[in-house]
Amino acid sequence: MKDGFLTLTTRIGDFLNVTQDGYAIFSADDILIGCNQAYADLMFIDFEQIIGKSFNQQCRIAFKNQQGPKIETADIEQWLEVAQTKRRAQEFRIFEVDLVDGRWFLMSEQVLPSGELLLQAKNITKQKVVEQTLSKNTHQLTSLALTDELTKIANRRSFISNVKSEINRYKRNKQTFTFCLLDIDYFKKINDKHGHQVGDNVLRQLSALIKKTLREYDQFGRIRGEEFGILLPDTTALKADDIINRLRSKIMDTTFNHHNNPVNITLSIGIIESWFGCTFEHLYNQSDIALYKAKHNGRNQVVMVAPTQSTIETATAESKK
Ligand SMILES: Nc1nc2c(ncn2[C@@H]2O[C@H](COP(=O)(O)OP(=O)(O)OP(=O)(O)O)[C@@H](O)[C@H]2O)c(=O)[nH]1
Repeated sequence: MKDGFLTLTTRIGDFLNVTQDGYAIFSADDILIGCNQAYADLMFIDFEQIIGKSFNQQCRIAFKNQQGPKIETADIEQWLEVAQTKRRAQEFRIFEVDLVDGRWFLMSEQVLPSGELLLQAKNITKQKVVEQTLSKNTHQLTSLALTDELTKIANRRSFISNVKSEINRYKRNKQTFTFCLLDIDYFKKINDKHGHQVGDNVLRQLSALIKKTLREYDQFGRIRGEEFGILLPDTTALKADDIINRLRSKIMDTTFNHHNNPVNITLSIGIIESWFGCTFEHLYNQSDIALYKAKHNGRNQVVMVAPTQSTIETATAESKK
């Protein structure tokens, strides 16, 4: 048993010489009394010089030389004060540290009954790179799943989900919003006359213009083809009528596509104010009725509808279920 233990400690000694992980032991008054080469390397201090230096001294060197652990502060003494409040506050703690050269270490500190502190710095750079790549990919995938490929605005799924969130908010705080359904007039003619590519340019530029014109918290998305939805939070239909009419005029006065092949468009728009119990389907169907009227009345106009009494009653009854 004793021989086995001896073998282990000798082997650990060999291991400490070759591992990429840093090991260090600090005295009760925080002076480094022993470490391996990997620890000295991660602190960017010569092995011969690091023994005998306190934790604070090592951090000051790292900060001054901008090497070793990344210390982002304007005031190193203040930073050390904060660091010291955490050091030895628990018997065992674990935390991540990134180095100026891009490496990452998982630090574990064990305070021994003598007050000495044993530190292990595990090199986790590879795991961190995988983690960061995964998180970046997940972010890109999520954004792809929610974005319309052509126009780069919210796609149908994402827009509907945003509208549903707004409906839930309305249920809680009763702040009226207005839902608007927009459709480009005679878009088929634009495609037929100028080609599909030009049609695509118009859709892209129109989306960018509307997005730029709306407030940051308004919801905007492409529902299908040349049909778009806008939700104006905290806005009555009367106020929305004014906002959307200004938007309609702006678009009517804008020349889309490039200069040697200019395209002008108009929009027909149906708008409807929220009511208690309304769902996305209600809002869409009612604003579609308004949009149909706008088309029927000659296009390039905004038509506002109020929900029918029966729609309100059905919605109220359904929301009480
Ligand atoms: N370029 C392009 N065209 C599209 C896209 N999505 C739908 N469209 C076209 O949009 C046109 C819609 O035509 P219609 O539904 O007849 O409507 P409209 O010509 O706009 O006429 P009204 O809506 O009645 O004013 C069709 O020609 C579709 O091919 C797209 O992503 N790019």
